[in-house]
Amino acid sequence: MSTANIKTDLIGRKASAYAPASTGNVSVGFDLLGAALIRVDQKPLGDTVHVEFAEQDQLINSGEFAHVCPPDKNQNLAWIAYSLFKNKLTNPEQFPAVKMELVKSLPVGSGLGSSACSVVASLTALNRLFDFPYTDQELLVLMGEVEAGASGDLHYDNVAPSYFGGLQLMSPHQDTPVINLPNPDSWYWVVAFPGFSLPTKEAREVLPKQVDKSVAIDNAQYLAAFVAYLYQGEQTLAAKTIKDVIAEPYRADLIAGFKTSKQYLLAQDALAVGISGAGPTLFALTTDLTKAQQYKEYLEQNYILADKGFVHICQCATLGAKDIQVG
Ligand SMILES: Nc1ncnc2c1ncn2[C@@H]1O[C@H](COP(=O)(O)OP(=O)(O)O)[C@@H](O)[C@H]1O
Ligand SMILES: N[C@@H](CCOP(=O)(O)O)C(=O)O
Repeated sequence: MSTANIKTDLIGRKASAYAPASTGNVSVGFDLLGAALIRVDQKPLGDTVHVEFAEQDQLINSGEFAHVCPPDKNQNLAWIAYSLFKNKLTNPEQFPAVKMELVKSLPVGSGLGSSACSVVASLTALNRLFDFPYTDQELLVLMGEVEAGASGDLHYDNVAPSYFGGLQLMSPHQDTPVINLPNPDSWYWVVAFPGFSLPTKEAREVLPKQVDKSVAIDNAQYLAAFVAYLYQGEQTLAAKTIKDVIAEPYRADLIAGFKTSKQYLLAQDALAVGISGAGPTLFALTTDLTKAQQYKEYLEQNYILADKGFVHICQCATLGAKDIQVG
């Protein structure tokens, strides 16, 4: 069959993917640790992408946060991901154009891995549409590349959990790039987005280029102890070991109300309170659902500064985009 006929036959084929929000760093593993999130009320917290082979390329933005997406499709990370995906194929000429719909449900610059959500959902949907030309590992590398374009640096702590689900630690070995840590399933993550944006790029620029030896030692100790406690099944101790010595000292002042809320929540027995990703979302951990609801009410009244702000009670999602089927 000719290439033209193959292309015509493909028109109308569809695929979709949903990528969950994620919290990067989890305070204790700057750029190395991230968790996929699922709301306890089971409502979506992430982006969905629908793709279809079509006569002409097209990107449609829909959803609650469509208005914050760049109007030019070539500036939209979902479309940038598609361009990279197609350019790296060995046989791009054999495929028709693509119509893509991005259902943008996460605010941009939120600290909930919004850019990663769009990238992961689009690349996962495209891999399904094109019949899996890329392995998980190749896809992860593409995701990292697009995410780095948005944030200024290569970091996998949002794309990896959003794609694989769970609590993912980045491995130094390229052939096994992620380690799926035991899911701290007793934890409730209360995540509060105040309604204003803090671009990741900006929040990275305030960080020092180098750290003192004592900071490097503290960071290694907290992260190593955290991981060890998780493997020992000591989830409460692991949560109490969460401390950010790398980014929070420099970012806390960029986020109105963060320090006051953190102090209050710790006094109310939160196991840990930190900045989700680069902020401004705050997360608080507890194993007690009643307390999680109390923290939610407090944050709704004291941390939310704008209309589009929200507070959700979440858990670490077992599944990521790779295994979540849409529709
Ligand atoms: N589909 C998209 N989703 C999120 N951000 C996007 C998208 N397309 C382009 N962008 C741009 O990428 C940047 C992402 O900002 P960033 O602070 O990294 O977001 P987040 O922390 O929420 O992931 C913003 O400048 C935003 O305008
Ligand atoms: N490790 C990154 C995480 C950024 O997460 P985001 O959700 O704010 O994009 C960092 O801390 O810069």
